[in-house]
Amino acid sequence: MEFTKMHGLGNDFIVIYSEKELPSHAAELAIKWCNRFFGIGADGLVYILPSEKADFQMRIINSDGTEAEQCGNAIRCVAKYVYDHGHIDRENITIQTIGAGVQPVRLTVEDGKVSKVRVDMGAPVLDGLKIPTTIDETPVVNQPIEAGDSSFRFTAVSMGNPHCVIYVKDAVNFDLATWGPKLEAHPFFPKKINVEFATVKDREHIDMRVWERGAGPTLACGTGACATLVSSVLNGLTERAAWVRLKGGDLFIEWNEEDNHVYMTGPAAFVFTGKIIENEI
Ligand SMILES: N[C@@H](CCC[C@H](N)C(=O)O)C(=O)O
Repeated sequence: MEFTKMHGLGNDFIVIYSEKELPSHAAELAIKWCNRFFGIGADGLVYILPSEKADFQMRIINSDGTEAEQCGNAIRCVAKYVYDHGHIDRENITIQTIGAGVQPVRLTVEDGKVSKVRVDMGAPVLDGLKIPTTIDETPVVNQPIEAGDSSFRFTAVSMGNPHCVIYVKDAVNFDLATWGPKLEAHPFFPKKINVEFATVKDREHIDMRVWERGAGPTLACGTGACATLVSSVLNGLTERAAWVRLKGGDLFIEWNEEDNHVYMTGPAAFVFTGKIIENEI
């Protein structure tokens, strides 16, 4: 079976293009193939599938085998894949996700190849129970949370998938491995959560590091960057448009006042293609 390795700012994926349905054992395949020592190595397994509602459908399975509702970096990779491989020749396309519905995507094409992707990520969900958290408030802003022997304050946002944003003094050097897993599995979050640690540098620049649900520390998180911008606006810390600076690079995020939608702009890249020898890994 053919696969393509791609990344969005270092958040890497094994991408499979298929005319069929998601295989019933996709979770098992994700665990095997995403393994960085015994497999291909990736943060997630992404399937590009046919859709009845949009040009394509994306499904994303985290490296631990759990399916996510949405993935910002993967959707940019999907857009580049389908255009650069000639599956579509329009620069405005739609991609269906399971958690955030059908998302309009605008491609910037240079020399026949996609160089940049702008995704309409839809409206953020701010209702505490719908995110979901156990907190019956809208929005869930600057709430205290205890983890281990430390206390933090978090703001919760869903971009189709759940996020909790915590402001720290120095996000770039933050100890993700200690606090990420404790917060990801905190009882406040019935479906677990993606955890963003952020430092606002000025009203248009935020440094962010992420501990992802089902994948651990990754170099970038598109939905996490969107959630961080929304959280920063709710906390009065930034403008409605800002750069979110991740370990793997920067994303430009806008929360539009008129339609309430969040727009994410960034790159996507191919790494290599390969063939999986069934039953060998
Ligand atoms: N890296 C992604 C998010 C992938 C899914 C996430 N780990 C979850 O379980 O919700 C992004 O770029 O948005």
